[in-house]
Amino acid sequence: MLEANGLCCVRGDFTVFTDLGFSLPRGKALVLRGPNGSGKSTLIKAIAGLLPVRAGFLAWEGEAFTGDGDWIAENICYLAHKNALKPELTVRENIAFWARLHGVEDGIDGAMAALGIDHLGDQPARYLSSGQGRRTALARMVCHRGAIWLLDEPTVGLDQDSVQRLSAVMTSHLDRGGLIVTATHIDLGLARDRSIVLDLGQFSGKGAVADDWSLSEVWS
Ligand SMILES: Nc1ncnc2c1ncn2[C@@H]1O[C@H](COP(=O)(O)OP(=O)(O)OP(=O)(O)O)[C@@H](O)[C@H]1O
Repeated sequence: MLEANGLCCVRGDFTVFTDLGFSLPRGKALVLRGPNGSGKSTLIKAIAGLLPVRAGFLAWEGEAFTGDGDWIAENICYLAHKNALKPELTVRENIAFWARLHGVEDGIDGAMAALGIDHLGDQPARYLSSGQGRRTALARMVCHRGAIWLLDEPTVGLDQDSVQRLSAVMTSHLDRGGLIVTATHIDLGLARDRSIVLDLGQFSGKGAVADDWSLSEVWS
C-alpha cells in the first residue's frame, strides 16, 4: 500500500498542490490527470524522492518514507520524460546494465519481446527512433524488481501497437502485486477495476483526493 496524507509540494515560490491524499493498494494504478502545469510530474518526483515535500507524508506498507537512497533504488522504478539511455551502448546493453543494477537479469529477453524490440538488440541507442528509444526505456523498466512503478507520460512517442504492449506490461506488473503511479494525457487501456483516477487539475493548490473514493474510504 502506497499512501499520501496532507501532501503539499512547492516549486520555487509556487504552491503546486496542498492537502493531497490517496491510498493505493498493490495491484492498482493511480492515473494522474490534469492540464499542463497541474502538478502531475511534481507528485511523481516527490514520490521518487527527487523533490522535498513541504507538508504531509508518504508511506509504504504503513511506514513513512525516509528518503533513504538504497530503499528508493530497490523499491521504486522511475521513468521520467527522458529515456536516460546510454547512447554508446546497444539496446541490449542498456537493458542489461539496468537489470544488473536492479536485480532481474534473467528477464532481459522477455522484456525486449514484450516491448517488440527483440530485433533491435545490437542497435546502439544513439541510432534509435524516438518511439524505439521509449520502448527500450520501458523494457528496461520491466527488469526492475521494485514494486512501485512511477511512469511520467510513458506513451510519449509510442505508436498504437506500443501503447497496447505498455498496457499489457503494466497489467502484468499489477498482477504480480506491484502498483503504478502514472501521468498521462491518453487512455492507457487499463481495465477500469485496475485503475484509480486522480485529477490534479480540479484540486491544484486546493487539495486533491482520488475521485472515486470517499475520504472515509481513503483513510479507513
Ligand atoms: N523548478 C521550478 N521552479 C518553479 N516552478 C516550477 C518548477 N518546475 C515546475 N514548476 C511549476 O510547477 C507546476 C507544476 O509543474 P508539473 O511539471 O508538475 O506539471 P504537470 O502537470 O506535470 O505538467 P505537464 O502536463 O505539462 O507535464 C507548474 O506550474 C510549473 O510551472
